[in-house]
Amino acid sequence: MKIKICGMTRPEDVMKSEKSCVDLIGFINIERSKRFMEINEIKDLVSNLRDKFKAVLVIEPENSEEAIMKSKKTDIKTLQLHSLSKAEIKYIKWIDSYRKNAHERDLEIIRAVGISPGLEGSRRDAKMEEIKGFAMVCDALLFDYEVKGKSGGTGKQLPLDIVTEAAKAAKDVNNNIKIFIAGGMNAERIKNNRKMLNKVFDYVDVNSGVEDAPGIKNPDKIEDICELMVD
Ligand SMILES: O=C(O)c1ccccc1N[C@@H]1O[C@H](COP(=O)(O)O)[C@@H](O)[C@H]1O
Repeated sequence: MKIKICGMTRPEDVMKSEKSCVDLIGFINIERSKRFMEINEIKDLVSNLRDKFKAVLVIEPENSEEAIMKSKKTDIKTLQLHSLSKAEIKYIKWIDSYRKNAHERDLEIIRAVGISPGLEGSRRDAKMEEIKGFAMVCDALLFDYEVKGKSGGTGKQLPLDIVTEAAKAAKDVNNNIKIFIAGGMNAERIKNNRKMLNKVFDYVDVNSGVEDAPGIKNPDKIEDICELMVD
């Protein structure tokens, strides 16, 4: 299992994460977020990375064009989308396929999917169908706790049974899809469920679980997570 740390606002946290075990580093350009950074600020922060491919741009665009434009402006090729339909994501992939050349890497799309913890019956079935639809067009799915139709940065944890069911539904239709578990992930939760998490998920996505305050990462908490990743 790999690790993504999200919600970077300071160069020192970016550098610390890259020096540690962190595989992907997220920058949030969503206005409702307490970790919101402007596009030009994100570009500056990414310049602290030796491996620019570790950067993930977290956005909630109005349409495909906005997503493509923000990727171009930041030069970040991995997009974590908190909006857009299956058709709009397919369109981004289609446009990208015409821009390929030897020096460009394809856009990687991670679709964030919010899940309400209490979903049962037909609402649960409908969520699994939505997940299968996204799994057919995306490179990765990120499952996070949903509150009032929105997900991200809540610090709340999803029950492992529903998120495991969601991961299986996605892999059923696309065996190559990468699955991220997000929502209040921290060292304690990883330690207590390591074996199971390793089996089901490709990435664990950590945000408020390594913070002293929104956007202020704590290097010791990052180290605690990294220690759990080795052995
Ligand atoms: O972190 C935010 O403020 C945020 C706001 C809007 C969309 C996405 C956001 N962050 C993403 O949410 C996950 C989970 O956060 P947490 O661990 O529950 O605090 C985070 O990793 C980001 O991918």
